[in-house]
Amino acid sequence: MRIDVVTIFPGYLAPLREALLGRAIGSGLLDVAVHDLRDWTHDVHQAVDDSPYGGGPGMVMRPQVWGDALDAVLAADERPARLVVPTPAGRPFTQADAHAYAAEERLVFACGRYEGIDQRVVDHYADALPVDEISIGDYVLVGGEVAVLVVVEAVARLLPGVLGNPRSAAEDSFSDGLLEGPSYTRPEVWRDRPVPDVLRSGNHGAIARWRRDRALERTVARRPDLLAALPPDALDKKDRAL
Ligand SMILES: CN1CCC[C@H](Cn2ccc3ccc(-c4n[nH]c(N)c4C#N)cc32)C1
Repeated sequence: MRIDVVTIFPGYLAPLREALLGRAIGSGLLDVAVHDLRDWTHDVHQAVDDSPYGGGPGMVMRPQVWGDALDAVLAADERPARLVVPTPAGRPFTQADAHAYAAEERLVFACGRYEGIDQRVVDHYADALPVDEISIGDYVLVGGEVAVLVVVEAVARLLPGVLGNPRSAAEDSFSDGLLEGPSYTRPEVWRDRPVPDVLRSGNHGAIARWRRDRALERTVARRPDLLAALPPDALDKKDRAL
């Protein structure tokens, strides 16, 4: 998979080259290119923004600069691409989206700043390729770069060979529609708090049941919306007895 990111703050994307993602890039599982939007400006001030039509606070990112940048970036590789534009007004980004994006040959991310990117940029490219305006959560950031870090990590970890243990991705929170339950490791007792006995019993059936019960409890307490979204047959009789 190839990932391109266009931003006025390339340094914000440096974490992509660390740790797990850095190893994925080094092993050729992932190809990441970060582009400075200002490389497509032509004025001495390298202006990327202008005042909003209709008035209002802040500035809007200029369509001409984005058009020149995205034309050049898209033309640099013949693989079909999906353009992803983080915005607080976007559709919520979910684990299902991460799986869908992991199947793409190429993702191009447009990182807005200021009050966002002139809407005609999204409208223009939507005539030529898939374009997603997505949000990583119901809070307001200062720009799209942090959202790109979140999305790229969520996607890259699903690529074959990136995670050391593929079971991790298969047993993710949300993979069965529930939140993950609690995890424990050594020591058996820490500050007078013991590991639950069942986890040391060696009884794999009992351990699986206990873990499922804790996942259900946590989901009921923290994300009842996920329960409501489960298909009718997702919960068995033992689940419902909890
Ligand atoms: C006051 N204004 C309101 C509009 C957005 C302005 C900042 N900004 C500019 C570009 C941009 C891109 C993403 C996000 C963002 N915020 N929250 C999320 N979940 C996001 C995501 N994905 C925020 C952004 C600030």
